[in-house]
Amino acid sequence: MRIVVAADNAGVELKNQLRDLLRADARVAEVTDLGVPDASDERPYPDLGLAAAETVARGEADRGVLVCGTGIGVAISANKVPGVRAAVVHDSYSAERSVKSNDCQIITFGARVIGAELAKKIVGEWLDYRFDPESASATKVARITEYERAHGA
Ligand SMILES: O=C[C@H](O)[C@H](O)COP(=O)(O)O
Repeated sequence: MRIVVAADNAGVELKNQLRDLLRADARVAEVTDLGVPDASDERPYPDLGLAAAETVARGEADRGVLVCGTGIGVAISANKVPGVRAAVVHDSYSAERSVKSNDCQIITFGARVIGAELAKKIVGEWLDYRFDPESASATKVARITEYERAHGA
């Protein structure tokens, strides 16, 4: 699995910890870090969320992990990229359902909301979840894709 990570300066410390965790995980073939590298980089969260989502949309990463202060800004930004589904996940169940119900490629965290150890645990579990295209959830996700196509995305 290839994973892209990104964060604004509010999320960079947690993003770097999650990046290092992912790089040490045998289930992960490649981790691309789009920044920011440190808190002195003041690029706004939409730049990072959009860039990561575009990386997924281009097929250059399978999944993404994004961090900002709340997780909300990067999630909203990533969801603007056609074909990409992102969710804020601060608990195990939401992380599981983001994949199994919603076929989300991206999860996001708020560094001002969740502790690093819980975020790491959730990421570790999330790597094992897979969407079942034969499941009842698939037709619901397909409705979102249909909407995007009907509206020129
Ligand atoms: O969703 C936005 C993020 O939490 C961001 O890190 C902080 O945004 P703000 O500075 O506009 O509150």
